[in-house]
Amino acid sequence: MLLVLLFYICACSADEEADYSLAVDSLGELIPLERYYYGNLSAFADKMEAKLITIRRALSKMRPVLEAAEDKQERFVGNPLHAYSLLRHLHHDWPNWLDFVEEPVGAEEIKHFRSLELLLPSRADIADAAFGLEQIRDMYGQTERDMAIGLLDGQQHNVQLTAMDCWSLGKHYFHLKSFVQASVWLGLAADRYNVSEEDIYAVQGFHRVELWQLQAGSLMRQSRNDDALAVINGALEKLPFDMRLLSLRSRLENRWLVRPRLDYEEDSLPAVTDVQRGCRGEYPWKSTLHCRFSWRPSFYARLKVEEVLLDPYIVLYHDVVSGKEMELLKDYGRTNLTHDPLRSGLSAKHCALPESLPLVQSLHQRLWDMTGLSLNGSESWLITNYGIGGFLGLHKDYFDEIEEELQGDNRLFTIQIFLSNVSQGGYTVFPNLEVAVKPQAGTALVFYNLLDSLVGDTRTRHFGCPVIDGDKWIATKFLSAKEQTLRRRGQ
Ligand SMILES: O=C(O)CCC(=O)C(=O)O
Ligand SMILES: [Fe+2]
Repeated sequence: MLLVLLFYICACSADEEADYSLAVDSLGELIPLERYYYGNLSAFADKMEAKLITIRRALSKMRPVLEAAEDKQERFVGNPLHAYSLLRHLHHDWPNWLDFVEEPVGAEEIKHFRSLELLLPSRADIADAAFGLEQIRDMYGQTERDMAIGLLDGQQHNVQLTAMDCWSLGKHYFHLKSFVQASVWLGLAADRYNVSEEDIYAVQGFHRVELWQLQAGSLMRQSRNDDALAVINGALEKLPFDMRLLSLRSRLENRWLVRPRLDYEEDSLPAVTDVQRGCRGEYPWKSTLHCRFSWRPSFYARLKVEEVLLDPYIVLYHDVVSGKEMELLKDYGRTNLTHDPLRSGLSAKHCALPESLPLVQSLHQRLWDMTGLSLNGSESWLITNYGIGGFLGLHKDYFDEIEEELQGDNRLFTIQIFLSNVSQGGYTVFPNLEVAVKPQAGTALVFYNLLDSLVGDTRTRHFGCPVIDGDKWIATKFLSAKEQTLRRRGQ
């Protein structure tokens, strides 16, 4: 494992930022990293412990001499054997003990810690992850408190956010000047703060007084002076002589006198939008499931087809790819995924599949046999893996007039194959049509993007809902309008 990690290190240049949060596949790399760091700290602790044991044992051997000499020093050193032994010990042993004490413990482990520092998640990762949590919160109508106790969209997960997690989120929003969110997260951090863990918090840069200061600061910036004062007064009950708290209280009291309190209003919950209803699975499900034979007599497969809507045409083909094929497609993704910052509204990583892969060719043939759609000559398949709260904002797949002119073509159909099940969230939602499709491994979602006039059908605008829990992979292909007409003619 170390070798693999070292390989990564060599592959990274110093100015490259680690980016983990945008794909669950990348997040998986954090586990071996954590295991490596844990093992290293534990080896360091073993060495420190061994050193401490040696020191304690030596102390217990030295103690009897001092006890024996207690109150009778001259008598003690009057004995030549005691005297020789004491002389020798002071002359010879103590300089060696000094060397031993000064010798750094776990130098090797410290070197290892430093050598993998480049692989640690960056500040941008933390910001992306916070953004992902925010997407889940907004889309599924969560409160921060729900999230902190592991309640996501009505489902209780066996995980809680710690005081340090809430503190980190609070600081993040404070720096973004989102003071309402900051004060909520900081309040949660204060509730979870555990005094018996203070020594560990201190190493990790988390200090109670700073928490109270920031919490009061974020409340003051919302003109919630009385709440800020309550935080500081509560803090002073615990640490009555802390100068930072005392000075903050006097500043707050002065401010209170000169600036009247603006009445703080609880944030009213925003209206639930159509997209939110879709993502939460609140649309009625309307589809008809048929089993039918392929349109091509030479292809005898029985197809499981679920017609979701006739106008515009939206249809699901189930069991289009096998488990093994899905793994092959994801394996290709695993080594090639990147984040494209230019694709706005996408918090995920993706990569294009080369058309030359044998699997791609057989997939094209199969989909042609099943649907009568020609997949060659279109844009490449895109493999996408979403990350924390990963989503794709409301968009259309077709080109509008100007784009179409530039491309000389349009995207007649979209084929989106789900390569994984998702435990919670991650639906594909068409809000204008009240259609929400739950990811189902092996199912292809196929929809028609254009009107009969070959102009884009605005009703097909869709949204990839934030993933709440799980690993969402899809393969997407946009089918060229030109190619369909050519292929049909020469069928
Ligand atoms: O992930 C999804 O559900 C939507 C993806 C999509 O619409 C796209 O890739 O164009
Ligand atoms: Fe799309």
